[in-house]
Amino acid sequence: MKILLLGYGKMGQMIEKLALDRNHSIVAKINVDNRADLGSLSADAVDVAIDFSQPSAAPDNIKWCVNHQIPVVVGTTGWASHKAEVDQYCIDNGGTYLVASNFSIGVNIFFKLNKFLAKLMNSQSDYEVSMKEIHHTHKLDAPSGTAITLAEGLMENIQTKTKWVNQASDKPEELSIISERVDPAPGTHSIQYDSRIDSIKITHTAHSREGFAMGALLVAEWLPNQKGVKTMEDFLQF
Ligand SMILES: NC(=O)C1=CN([C@@H]2O[C@H](COP(=O)(O)OP(=O)(O)OC[C@H]3O[C@@H](n4cnc5c(N)ncnc54)[C@H](OP(=O)(O)O)[C@@H]3O)[C@@H](O)[C@H]2O)C=CC1
Ligand SMILES: O=C(O)C1=N[C@H](C(=O)O)C[C@H](O)C1
Repeated sequence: MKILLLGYGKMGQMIEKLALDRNHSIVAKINVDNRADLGSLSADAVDVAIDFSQPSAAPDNIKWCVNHQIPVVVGTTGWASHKAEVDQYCIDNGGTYLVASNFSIGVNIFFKLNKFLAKLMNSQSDYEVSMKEIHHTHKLDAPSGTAITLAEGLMENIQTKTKWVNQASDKPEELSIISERVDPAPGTHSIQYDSRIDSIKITHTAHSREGFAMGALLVAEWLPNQKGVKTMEDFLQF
């Protein structure tokens, strides 16, 4: 497959390595300083694009791909307020894209586990729930996209929690998400239920970025045969 990399930082570079190992080719690597190169790129030369750039860049990168009928896999987090508009743009213009806050298979299993545990805990009023995410100090957004997905999955199942806040909170309706920035943490997410008697805690710890990169690449191999706005649930089928 001929892959266009939008964003060639930590993730873009790891995806390139795994893609070459799987006999794909990289058509171009776009960063801030060579964005103009997109103008000379023939859309026919690209099978799929993969965007791991930055929050302010992702919406325009997706629209560029839609305009050129290039399916695009998007890992960039921190642009949720534009998602509805970008989805509509993709639908209106016959494009194809899939965005996920986390492409690792382990985290996608963890998303399911979180919802299952939250369902069980919904009727257990003695427990107070909170979340914590730990990432490297270069991360631009807080809380992490993964923490927001976890919070949404939790709030679907725990009736008392109606909004998340990125700080400690003792308001019963607020879900507290604490963000810590420590190098070189690739990404750790915990959900903890505390009562006077005991605590229950589930944690996912990424040991490197490889799981994120491999997941995005597998989606990139699948996406060109799809149409419209797709999700990880469509891809994973579990
Ligand atoms: N969904 C998932 O599974 C994962 C998501 N992420 C997310 O992916 C994103 C990137 O992470 P990471 O690789 O660690 O970050 P880096 O900062 O290492 O890399 C981002 C790259 O994007 C480039 N960039 C910035 N603006 C643009 C633009 N307008 N067009 C093209 N490229 C641009 C930067 O270029 P320059 O160097 O010139 O500034 C930089 O090289 C983040 O939002 C992060 O949260 C990360 C890991 C997993
Ligand atoms: O910026 C990162 O590094 C990561 N970002 C994603 C997020 O915001 O959840 C996924 C992963 O945790 C690493």
